[in-house]
Amino acid sequence: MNDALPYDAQRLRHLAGELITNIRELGHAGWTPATSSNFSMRLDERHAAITVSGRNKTRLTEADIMVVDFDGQPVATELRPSAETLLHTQLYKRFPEIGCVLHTHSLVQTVASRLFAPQGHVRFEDYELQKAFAGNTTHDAAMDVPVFANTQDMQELAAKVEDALDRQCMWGYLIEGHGVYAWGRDMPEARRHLEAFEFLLACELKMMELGK
Ligand SMILES: CSCCC(=O)C(=O)COP(=O)(O)O
Ligand SMILES: [Zn+2]
Repeated sequence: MNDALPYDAQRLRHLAGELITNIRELGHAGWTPATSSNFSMRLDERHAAITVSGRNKTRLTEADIMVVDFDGQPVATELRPSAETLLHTQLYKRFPEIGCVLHTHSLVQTVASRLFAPQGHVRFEDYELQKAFAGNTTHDAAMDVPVFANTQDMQELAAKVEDALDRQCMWGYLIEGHGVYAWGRDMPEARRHLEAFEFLLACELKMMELGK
């Protein structure tokens, strides 16, 4: 631990490497257009490593990862954290077991978020891939993923997410006309959840296209 910093700088470098590798892959898949999307990992019980606001996610370097506390305030840096930092830190604050939060803006996620916004959720039912979500052992149970109205007021959005978390177990949600938030215990689990959301949303869009 560096005495000048309130977190472990070596662990931060390690997390930054894991974040950068994964974010570049998601960027090259076309899920982070036009500097959109943001990503974080838990650094310790009070801090998270998160992407700096407005950076091109396909070309990230260590300089594009910074530290915030769980109130979303920058720590030991003048850099500006993601505009959506609060949506990450609320999860770390509430669930000690969450280690990684991923937010992307793929075409499928964005279109689905608009189509399903009127009913306030997307229902996944009878898909084997529902078992990709931690704790789901069957395709049999319906799974409702919330869709929240978009807003630039992160406090308001975070409050709606808190309400939903009070009512149901969830590994992610959509924001209308915006994209998806997914999380997990670590990067591999959060990636698995994010990829499952992408695939299942694409299935739902295809079913609608086919009139099913
Ligand atoms: C140009 S995308 C608009 C903001 C957004 O939705 C996003 O995911 C990226 O914001 P950030 O501040 O994290 O770069
Ligand atoms: Zn966004």
